[in-house]
Amino acid sequence: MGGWRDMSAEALEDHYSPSRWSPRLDRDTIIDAHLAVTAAGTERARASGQALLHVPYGDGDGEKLDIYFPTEPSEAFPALVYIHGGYWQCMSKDDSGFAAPPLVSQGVAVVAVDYDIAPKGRMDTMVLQVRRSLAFLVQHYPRIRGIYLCGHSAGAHLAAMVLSTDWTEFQVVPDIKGAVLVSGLYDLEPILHTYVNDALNMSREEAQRNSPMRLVTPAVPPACEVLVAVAQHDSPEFRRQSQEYSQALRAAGWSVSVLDLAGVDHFDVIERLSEDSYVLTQVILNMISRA
Ligand SMILES: N[C@@H](CC(=O)c1ccccc1NC=O)C(=O)O
Repeated sequence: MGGWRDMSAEALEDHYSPSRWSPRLDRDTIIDAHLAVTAAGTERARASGQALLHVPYGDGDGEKLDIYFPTEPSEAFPALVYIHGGYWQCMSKDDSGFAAPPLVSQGVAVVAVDYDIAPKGRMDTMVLQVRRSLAFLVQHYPRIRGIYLCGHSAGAHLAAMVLSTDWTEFQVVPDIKGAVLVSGLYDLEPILHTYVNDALNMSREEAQRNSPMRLVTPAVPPACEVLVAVAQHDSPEFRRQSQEYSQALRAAGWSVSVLDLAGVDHFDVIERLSEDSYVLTQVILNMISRA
């Protein structure tokens, strides 16, 4: 799967370091800036609306989620479940509410999910936790009608793993109507050979069984709609992964659109979800209102 096997170790490291590809900020400041912007946006969202914070969805310390309710909640409302990025080793739900304001004002709840990042959490655990958080929402919040997944980077990977879930092992089948996968990774094998795996410590088997690219199942109607979004200034490897995953889903009968977002990099592609007028915000609202 892909020409990454022919790359030098240095090139592979480069391609899997999103901070090196932005024309906007240099690599030493862009991640701190991202953490600052997402944390401040989350604080704003918590201060301006009705939020239920730190709701446990399991027994583990890290198994908590935040719910941002619609400003004018109706009897039943859709929810967007946001899964944060950070290469499975940084960030949390406390930086993950920034997308709420433009959505809650349009009647959509936003749920920000925590999972045990590495080194505490292993890849199998993180995937299971995110799946269980969805089952929890269905069981405890019957007013939620229709779930939309949204993940950024490593979070898009986890969202894609949710799409491949066999729900017979859970008590419920969540009604996932759509998924918005932003600048994600869908084949974990290349990162085994980079610094990213230092904290994850995945074996090849672990990487393979957690690679959505290898788990594409035939679409089952009513198929959920998948939007695969990528930033203009994502690395060629990130862009290739999005392209190949969307092609694989489409070949299996899924309803997939690809959105190549101009003028943004790996970080502001998601930060700008805090803006009502950003194209991706509008596309998400559109997807939800069509269903
Ligand atoms: N060391 C990485 C960090 C990174 O990829 C990242 C940082 C914060 C939020 C998301 C990220 N990417 C994927 O999850 C880099 O070079 O950009």
